[in-house]
Amino acid sequence: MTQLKHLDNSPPTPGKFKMDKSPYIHRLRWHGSLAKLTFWSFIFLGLILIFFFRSPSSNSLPSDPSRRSLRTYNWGGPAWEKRVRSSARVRSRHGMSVLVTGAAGFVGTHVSAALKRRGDGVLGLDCFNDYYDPSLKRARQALLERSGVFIVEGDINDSALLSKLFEVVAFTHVMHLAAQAGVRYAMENPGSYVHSNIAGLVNLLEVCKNANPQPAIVWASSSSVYGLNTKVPFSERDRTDQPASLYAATKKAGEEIAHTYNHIYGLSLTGLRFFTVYGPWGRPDMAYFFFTRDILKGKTIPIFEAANHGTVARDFTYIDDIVKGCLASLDTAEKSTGSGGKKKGPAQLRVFNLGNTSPVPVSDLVTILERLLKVKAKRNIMKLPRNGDVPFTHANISSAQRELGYKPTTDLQTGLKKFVRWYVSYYSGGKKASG
Ligand SMILES: O=C(O)[C@H]1O[C@H](OP(=O)(O)OP(=O)(O)OC[C@H]2O[C@@H](n3ccc(=O)[nH]c3=O)[C@H](O)[C@@H]2O)[C@H](O)[C@@H](O)[C@@H]1O
Repeated sequence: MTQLKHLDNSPPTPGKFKMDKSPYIHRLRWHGSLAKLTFWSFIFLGLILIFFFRSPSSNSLPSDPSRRSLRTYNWGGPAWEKRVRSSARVRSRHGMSVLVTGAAGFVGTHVSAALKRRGDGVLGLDCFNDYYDPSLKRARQALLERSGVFIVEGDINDSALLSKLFEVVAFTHVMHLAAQAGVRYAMENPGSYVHSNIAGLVNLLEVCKNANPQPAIVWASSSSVYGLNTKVPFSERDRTDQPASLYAATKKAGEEIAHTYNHIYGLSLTGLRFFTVYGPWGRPDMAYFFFTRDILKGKTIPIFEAANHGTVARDFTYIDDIVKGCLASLDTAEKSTGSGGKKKGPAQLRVFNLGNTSPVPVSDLVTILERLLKVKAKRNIMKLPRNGDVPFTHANISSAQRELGYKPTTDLQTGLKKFVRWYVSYYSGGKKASG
């Protein structure tokens, strides 16, 4: 009870207290002190009780300093555990039980829905932060809830929560998609990238390595790890030691961290380098999304060009193709070999490009949007700012083709048509979460 020490007037070694010799005064003082002590003890106990009653699970208290930045989420209790179990229950014969982190995110929502559709058990986890409009995340959550996927609200940095989830469900797989995304925002808020993409990843892997059985993990890396690499198309064997943004650097760090956990603990790990994923329910911070919004509003859109009027291009990849790649990665993931934090033998470690293999200049993307929206864009062509963007990306997908049977089938024109249809219905329908 160190907090009470400064309220306690009694001397540390009573026998040596010689200033006041009168037993009467001494008794009075002693009684006074006892009354004060009792009074403050009640206040202190009261505060503790209020604290506990306000948070349904004592496990979610941010007690250690590394967790102080975490928001307090409500989790725990028998009803909560029942929902967790029911959502993660496998309903098909050879199904898996998957924890999907970032389930209210763009890719997370689509992957969770696809897994649930084929009978796998799915439990979502998401912190619902406000990097972009949280109401879109809530609408995705509502969509998933209707198909029986429960999303637990919490941070991947919360080890008590993660451990609890593994205590309640023996997940066979983790689809780790929770991350701080976006290339340019890393200059504004570098700490959020370290928090989610490095500290959060390590925390998740720590819990996975201690789980018994250990799950197999598939996680989202990024095409941005190729950075200033100029050899095209980008192959998994190419150099990735020249990241152009802190975002890219944290994803690259993630790949090295994955290697370590595979090497020491026998965790089965598959990293997926996504190439500019787009589609319905997408991320409003991405160019195709805010270009659509701004073209419709009649606002000027900045279109970047490389040095000497060079083209800036992206290997835009449609969400359904990415989902197929994610599911194939889960299906081909071998079991982790360790248990209880100990490695028992070598485990699988993979990295795949998931792209479309046909880069499109950003100016062509805008032309397609103009045609679909039937509105002429106000273009402001400007030099690619030094903010982490790279001039082009282009995936070599032969490895994913060979090992996952991955074969993208949606071109940008077709994919954007589906996106625009969703965008118009979502934003004109009072943001109703319609599919
Ligand atoms: O492939 C990836 O790994 C990455 O893809 C996207 O990053 P990015 O390709 O930069 O996607 P956008 O931010 O949507 O930009 C698309 C293109 O539009 C260009 N752009 C962006 C913004 C703008 O105002 N004007 C503009 O011309 C960019 O230079 C880029 O060529 C995602 O935002 C990242 O989270 C993801 O990891």
